[in-house]
Amino acid sequence: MMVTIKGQSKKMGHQCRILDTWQTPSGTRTETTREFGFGFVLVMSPQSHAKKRKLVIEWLNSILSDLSLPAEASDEELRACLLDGTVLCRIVNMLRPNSLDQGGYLENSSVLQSENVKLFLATMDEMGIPRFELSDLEKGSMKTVVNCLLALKIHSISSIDDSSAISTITKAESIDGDASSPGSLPPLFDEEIRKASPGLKYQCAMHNPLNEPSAEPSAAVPQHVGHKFHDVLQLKKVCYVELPVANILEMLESSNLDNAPTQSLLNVLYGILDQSVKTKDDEMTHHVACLLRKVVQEIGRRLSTQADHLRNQNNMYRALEEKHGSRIRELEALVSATRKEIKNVNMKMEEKQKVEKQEMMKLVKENEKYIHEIAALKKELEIAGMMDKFCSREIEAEAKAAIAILQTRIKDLENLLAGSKNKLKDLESSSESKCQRWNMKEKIYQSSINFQLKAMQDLRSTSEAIKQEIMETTKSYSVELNHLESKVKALTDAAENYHEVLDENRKLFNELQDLKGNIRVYCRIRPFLPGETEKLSVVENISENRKLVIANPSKPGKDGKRSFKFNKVFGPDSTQGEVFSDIQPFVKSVVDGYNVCIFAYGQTGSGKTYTMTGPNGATEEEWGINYQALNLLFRVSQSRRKHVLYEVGVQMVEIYNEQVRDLLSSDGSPRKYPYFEQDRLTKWNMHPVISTSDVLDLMDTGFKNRAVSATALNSRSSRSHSIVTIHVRGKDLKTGTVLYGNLHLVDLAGSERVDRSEVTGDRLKEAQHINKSLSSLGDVIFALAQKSPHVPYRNSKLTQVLQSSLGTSFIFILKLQKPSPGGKAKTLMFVQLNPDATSYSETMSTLKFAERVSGVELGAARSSKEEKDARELMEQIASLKDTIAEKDEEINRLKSIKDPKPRTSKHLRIEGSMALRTDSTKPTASIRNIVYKLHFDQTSFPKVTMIMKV
Ligand SMILES: Nc1ncnc2c1ncn2[C@@H]1O[C@H](COP(=O)(O)OP(=O)(O)OP(=O)(O)O)[C@@H](O)[C@H]1O
Repeated sequence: MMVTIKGQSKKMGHQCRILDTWQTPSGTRTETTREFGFGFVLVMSPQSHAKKRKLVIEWLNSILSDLSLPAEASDEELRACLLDGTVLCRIVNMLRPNSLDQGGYLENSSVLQSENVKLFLATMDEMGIPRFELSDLEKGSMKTVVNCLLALKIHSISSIDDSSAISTITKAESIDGDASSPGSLPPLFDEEIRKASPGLKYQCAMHNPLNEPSAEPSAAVPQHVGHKFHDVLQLKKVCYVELPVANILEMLESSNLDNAPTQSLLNVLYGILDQSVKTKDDEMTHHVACLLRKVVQEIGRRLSTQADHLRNQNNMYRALEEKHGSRIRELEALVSATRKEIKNVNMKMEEKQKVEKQEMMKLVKENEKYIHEIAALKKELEIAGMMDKFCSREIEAEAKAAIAILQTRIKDLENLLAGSKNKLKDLESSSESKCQRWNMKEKIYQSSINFQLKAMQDLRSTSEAIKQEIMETTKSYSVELNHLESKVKALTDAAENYHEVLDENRKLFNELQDLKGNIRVYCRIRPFLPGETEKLSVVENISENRKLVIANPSKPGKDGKRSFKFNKVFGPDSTQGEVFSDIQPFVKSVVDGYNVCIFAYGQTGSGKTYTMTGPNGATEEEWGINYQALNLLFRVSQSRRKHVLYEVGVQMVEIYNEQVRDLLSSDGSPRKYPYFEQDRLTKWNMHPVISTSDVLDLMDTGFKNRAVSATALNSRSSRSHSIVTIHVRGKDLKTGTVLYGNLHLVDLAGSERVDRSEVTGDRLKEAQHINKSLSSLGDVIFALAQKSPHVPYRNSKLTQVLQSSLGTSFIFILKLQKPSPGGKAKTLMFVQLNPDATSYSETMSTLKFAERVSGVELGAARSSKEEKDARELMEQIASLKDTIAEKDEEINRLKSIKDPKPRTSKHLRIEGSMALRTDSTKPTASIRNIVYKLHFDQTSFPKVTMIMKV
């Protein structure tokens, strides 16, 4: 306990703050302060332990009369007195009668003495008094014990009357002998307290070691009235009503009440109230009332101070509780974590134990297995031992028998050995003779080997000679090869010349054509048809295939006969193939850039359509000129495809009643023909074709669109001119030259006279248009023949459309084309005749028209000199063709030398196919054949291939 002096009052007394420092059971050090008012305060020095012990002993002796401890007892004596805890428990029972049960402690029980002390200490804790530890009491320092008891003593006094504490302290000071401090109380102070508090026997007992009975206070009252107010407060039986006003004022004015003990104040309070009740005085004097109020205020103030103090303590305990609570939570968390860890460890341990247990079981099983095996082996061993014994006995017996046999055998062998020795001697003698024979044989073989070696040397020399020969042959072969190359070179030159020759050929051919005439007239007489019964023909004779004699059926004899001469006359038996073979050169010249016009003229039913197109559903042999010409063009263009790129286009129009209609348009409706712009002709609804089947399809369309109507003369009489135009554009891949040619194939409408066809109205109009256009055609041809400055092309649509093929106007079309050697277009007219006598007049009319056309050109051809020239040219062409054929053969021969390998199936196939085309009588075919062959063999003979490309 530490007491500090706070300050000094105005007149008397001091205020004292008592700082209690103690340790809680958990070891926390706690401090509390309490303020007391004192008349004077003594500060106790640290050396006063012995004095404190003395005070404590006195106090104990005073409250426990049977204790009788000597006042100067030592710490150990005090320890011995207190050690069993009985004294301590008795003190508590005295101070707090209900805190410990009567039987709550056991006197003189050495076993449970510590329990007594613990009870005491628990009570101290409850009371908030600084306690000591059990160990202190048992063997430690007694200071804490003495302090605790002293605090208990002070607490017991202060709880009843703080003045007791003052008294105790004062008394302690007086014991210390340190009474020199100002304000120290007089020695009778205790006595006065006892007198002022007669009702508090307990307090008196505490202060009176002799336990003196309390004095009667009533006798002392008059003596104390008028004394100091402090003394007054100590008296319970004061008559406050009778107190002088001066004294009450003094009490009110001064701060004495502040320093007065609470019990004194309560005494005053109770006294006033008792007296007021006893006296039954309704009116309390004002002064007494003021005093009462003052006292009540003071008591309230103190109560609030104590409440604050308790609140502070409470807060402090709460803070401590929270702090400990958080620590407890932490510890709990730690404990739970530790428990989990322990659990995991336990699980792992259990698993490990399981595994070990399983392994253990395995080992045990294995062990058992080994034990069994060992036992089995032992048994086997025993059996084997027994068997061994048995066997050894048998072996011994056998050995004995064997020894006996062997001994007899040895004897036999010895006999044999003797015989063998004799035989050996014989053998030695025979081997010597054999050895001699072998030596002789060896000599013979040696001589044979020598002979063979010599033969081998001869062979080597022979092989060398052969090698030499091969070398020489190779050399000669290379010389020959060089020779061959030079020959090939010559051939190459020849091939190049071939191109030139070909051009020349073309030129000559056209010149020949020119000489023959650019307008050629062929006459064809159709046979009688199956339905025609009257078999009287107007054709008298056809001679040299050129002359035709017509007989007038109504005029027999010479007068009725008239002869006509044409370029060719085809009788009724002539086939389509024969007719076409004669016009092939014309058609071919189209791919060389010429314009050709072939048309059929004749009366209705005379066979124009048959010649130009063929019969309905014609087979390939029955194909007319249209199809065959196109087929030929495709064949030629195909054969030249490596050198010339050809494009072929087809147009098909008809002229009906002087209107041009496109027969290949899908709707077949008439269209205006662009006759004023000739160069647009080629673009006008031209259909590109790449094969004969394309052409057939197109023509089918065209013929379906063609206007057909029945007349009295022919069930399939065409009343329009049909014109199939084939445009051919060829680009020479080597030179880039573009050649352009066209072929007009014209199937004219019937040329019969109007009066015979018995038509009227529209049919008459059609016939008139047809006659007019045919007449215009004749006029144009005649004008061309006369070299007239004006050619009447525009008189009809027919002549306008055919203008390009009939005369000089082709120049307009072939702007990019070099004029051909002939310089003109070529026209071929088929004059179709009906042999029936009934058609005589129409036949004559047709023939006269043809004669008119033919006569013009034939006049030019009739010159005998020109005919001679033509013959010469033909001979030249024939000799050139022969030369080319010879070259072909030479190339073939050279090739067979160069490439002696057996031909593959591919080669044979190609050759075979070529052979089909090859005609020995036609050198051109032979040349084409060679070109193909060389192309396929170019890997072995590339140079020739390159050269031979035309
Ligand atoms: N050389 C021929 N051989 C066999 N039959 C033929 C020959 N020429 C014509 N005919 C037949 O004669 C008939 C009439 O021929 P085609 O129709 O060709 O005459 P056309 O002159 O074209 O008549 P149109 O002017 O009315 O068209 C047809 O049945 C045809 O088959």
